[in-house]
Amino acid sequence: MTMTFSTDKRFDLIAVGRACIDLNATEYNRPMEETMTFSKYVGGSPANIAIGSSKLGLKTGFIGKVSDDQHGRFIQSYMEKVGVDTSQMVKDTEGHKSGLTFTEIKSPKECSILMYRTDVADLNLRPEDVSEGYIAQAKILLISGTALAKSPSREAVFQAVDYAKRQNVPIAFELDYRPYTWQSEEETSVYYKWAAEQSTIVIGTRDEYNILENSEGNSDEQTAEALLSSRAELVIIKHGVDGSIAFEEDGTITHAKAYPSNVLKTFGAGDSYASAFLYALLNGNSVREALQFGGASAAIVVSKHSSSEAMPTVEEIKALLAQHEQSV
Ligand SMILES: Nc1ncnc2c1ncn2[C@@H]1O[C@H](COP(=O)(O)OP(=O)(O)O)[C@@H](O)[C@H]1O
Ligand SMILES: O=C(O)C[C@@H](O)[C@H](O)C(=O)COP(=O)(O)O
Repeated sequence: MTMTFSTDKRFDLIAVGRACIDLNATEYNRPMEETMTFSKYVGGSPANIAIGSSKLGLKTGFIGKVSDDQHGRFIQSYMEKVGVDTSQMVKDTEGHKSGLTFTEIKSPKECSILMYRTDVADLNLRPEDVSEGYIAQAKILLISGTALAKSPSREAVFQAVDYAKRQNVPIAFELDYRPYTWQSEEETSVYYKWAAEQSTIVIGTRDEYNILENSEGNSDEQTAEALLSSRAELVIIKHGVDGSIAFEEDGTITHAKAYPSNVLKTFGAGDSYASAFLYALLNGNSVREALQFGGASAAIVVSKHSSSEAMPTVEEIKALLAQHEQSV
């Protein structure tokens, strides 16, 4: 299937949630304890998705809160530079700081992230920071699971979802599970189920759906069936190097392989995948083509050092897909 979206909107995609700082180890194959140097990038899953979408040519906006300091200014100016509208990005006036994520590259397959997220600015986004008029201008509202971890950001997302539903703006939910700011998996499950029930498109890894279900026993088919019986029309379940699967409302199931890549690190795959997948859907491509776009984008980003800065252009993705077609 192809999904249809409004044609008379100012923005293709508006993302709500965290825009933070990634500090990526510049020393490879080394544990964090021994890593002395890092490079700074904008990070945070919804910010990465907005940046990736903008680089692909989508008209993109962002709703979030950053610190009123050098880091907040860096985040805002970088996002503006790549074309993301930051008119709804507010500065924290209570001294909360933007979150930091340190990445560790022990080997191309053994990567981890270490997040400093105590009382961060993004989780202090308030319902009154969210504008219904702004959300009304989007073809898709993207929400990310981590923004539901704490109040008042949780209520700000409730508000954004309520506005999107009132304005008939479809919601895409990236599960984006980061254990750091949640109290327990049970708590996460409550909010993830709620968000999934409001969403037209749900994207997550198998592990993230296990958190949503508070159970490890379900198959992909069972997970998709449960979600598709509420508002969801499209459920994407990602399986790392084993690719991803799309389940549609009409029963169509589409499998997509991951593309071979000269992997430097594993993080950044999910966000680049989501931005390219949504780009392709918004441009009228089929679900199969969107899966291919997402997979190709992820294959490019895992071969590079960052998540946000490494987001590819349409030409780079098409070149990878063409190369792959020739080699099969
Ligand atoms: N090592 C890899 N090489 C090539 N593609 C990858 C690799 N890891 C992930 N991908 C691609 O990125 C997609 C999302 O990755 P996944 O690891 O499932 O999500 P997340 O990064 O959110 O945990 C996969 O479906 C696959 O297409
Ligand atoms: O989401 C974060 O706050 C950290 C990201 O910025 C970081 O680049 C990362 O881990 C991305 O990984 P992904 O979710 O697998 O795309």
